[in-house]
Amino acid sequence: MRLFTSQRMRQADATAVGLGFPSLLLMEAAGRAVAEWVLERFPGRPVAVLCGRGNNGGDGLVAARHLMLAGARVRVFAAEGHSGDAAQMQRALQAHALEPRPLEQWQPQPGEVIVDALFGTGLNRRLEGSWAELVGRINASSCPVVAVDLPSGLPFEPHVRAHSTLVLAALKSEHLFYPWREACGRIVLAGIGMPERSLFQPDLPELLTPQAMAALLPRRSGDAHKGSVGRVLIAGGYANYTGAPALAALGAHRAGAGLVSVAYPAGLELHLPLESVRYPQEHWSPEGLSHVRAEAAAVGMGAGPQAEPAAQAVLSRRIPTVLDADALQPGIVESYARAGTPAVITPHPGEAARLLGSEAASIAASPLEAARTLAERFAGVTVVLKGGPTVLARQRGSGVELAVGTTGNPAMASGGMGDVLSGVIAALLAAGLEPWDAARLGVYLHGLSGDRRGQVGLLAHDLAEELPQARAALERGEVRAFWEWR
Ligand SMILES: NC(=O)C1=CN([C@@H]2O[C@H](COP(=O)(O)OP(=O)(O)OC[C@H]3O[C@@H](n4cnc5c(N)ncnc54)[C@H](O)[C@@H]3O)[C@@H](O)[C@H]2O)[C@@H](O)CC1
Ligand SMILES: Nc1ncnc2c1ncn2[C@@H]1O[C@H](COP(=O)(O)OP(=O)(O)O)[C@@H](O)[C@H]1O
Ligand SMILES: [K+]
Repeated sequence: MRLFTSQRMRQADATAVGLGFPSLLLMEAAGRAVAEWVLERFPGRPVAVLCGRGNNGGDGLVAARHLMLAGARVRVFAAEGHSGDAAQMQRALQAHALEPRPLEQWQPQPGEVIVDALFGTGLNRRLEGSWAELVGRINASSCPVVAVDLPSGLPFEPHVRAHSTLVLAALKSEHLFYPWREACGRIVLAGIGMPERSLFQPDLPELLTPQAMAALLPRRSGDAHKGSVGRVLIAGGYANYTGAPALAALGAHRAGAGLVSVAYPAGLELHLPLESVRYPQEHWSPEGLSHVRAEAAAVGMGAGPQAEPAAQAVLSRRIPTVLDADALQPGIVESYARAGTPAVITPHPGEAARLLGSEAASIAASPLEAARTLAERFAGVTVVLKGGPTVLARQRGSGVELAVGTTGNPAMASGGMGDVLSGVIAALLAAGLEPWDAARLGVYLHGLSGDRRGQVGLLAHDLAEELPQARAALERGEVRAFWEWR
């Protein structure tokens, strides 16, 4: 499943029409889905449908007809000047003797549900004047708003704040990224019968779905033993930073590693899980790690100034490695890329800014572009740009492949969460997954565990404790995406 932009959705629409699919059928299906959602969610409530002059407004006119046919009390207010499909839908409505009134005449009525069909993917600049004023009045009314496709005004200010958004054909960036996502409310995705071929745009970012992620779970055979399911080396820790490698070790254990070994500066007091094996290092060196049995590693958590020697010592093992925290320095990442050792980097926006020599705020504002730039800059390395949502990237052929996480929540904004993620991804690498699969599944499971324990006050080790149940639920097919299907 792919994440669209407004522009790419219009392209898909045009492709569908090019394939001979009548656009009027799409509008009919869209409006009908809106009406069905309103009837299901707000049974018996009167409805005001507010229609713009484009195709989003056309969807609203269809919704009004189906609401009326289902016996709902409907008032329709529409902008002047419909053309094309929307004009035909206006005539269809008028044939049922329902005449739209001028949009300016709309006044909110208590108890009424508002269908926001003012603007969708066709908006190309911020709303001003009477449009902005109308949006302000919608938001000030205490009426619940069902937005068609997008809350009108997004991705600019001002915009409608919706109770729910009935998304047409595919999710768009506004439905996933903040701050826009908060305006969408509940997200309900309606298929509307768009031909699959028009939606096939593999260069768009992949959305991580429960079905796709469940298929990646490493299977464990009946004769499995601790040496056959993946052994992990964690390398980190320095001075006061003793929690970070311990949390990474916990993440690896809880993600199913058969054995977890932790290498750290000798003299540090680490509170490791009882099950971890300790490898205190007098000086970081390849020899110091040569006896550790591991198929994958995670380096850098709490390593401070020792990240560089720790990363170089681990690099001598030539095993797939997660580079996190203090190991996220351009020189270290380049040395892994040059050596051709499979590497996954897991920066948050601050660490990504250090890698790119830019600002954390600009990275957080454009995570897809930043992840792409990281994948281009460190060719061959898998990028996990953490955030809400997390964006993944890797170079593939002459382009960059992107993916966007669909799990995780703001309760995860607390120290140590990223350390757990490093351990999870390392465990999946050790189990034999390719870096791209280990990174996507690791991000998904980590966020899913956070969602299943989603209250503020969540600790990183609480999240780690949830990993086995989250994994089992995913395996049993019990996990639902954050959007609902219709
Ligand atoms: N697969 C699809 O893409 C489908 C799309 N449909 C609907 O079509 C919508 C897109 O329709 P349109 O492309 O007609 O676009 P919209 O209906 O979103 O709006 C376009 C209209 O708004 C005007 N406009 C743009 N920015 C403005 C601004 N800042 N202030 C005032 N006016 C502004 C444009 O000149 C145009 O008249 C989708 O969001 C969806 O609701 C559905 O009908 C069915 C299928
Ligand atoms: N608002 C949020 N929504 C979704 N996930 C979040 C949010 N805030 C934090 N996270 C997740 O929590 C983790 C935080 O990692 P990081 O900042 O590296 O923490 P630390 O360095 O303390 O271990 C990341 O996986 C990130 O995606
Ligand atoms: K809308």
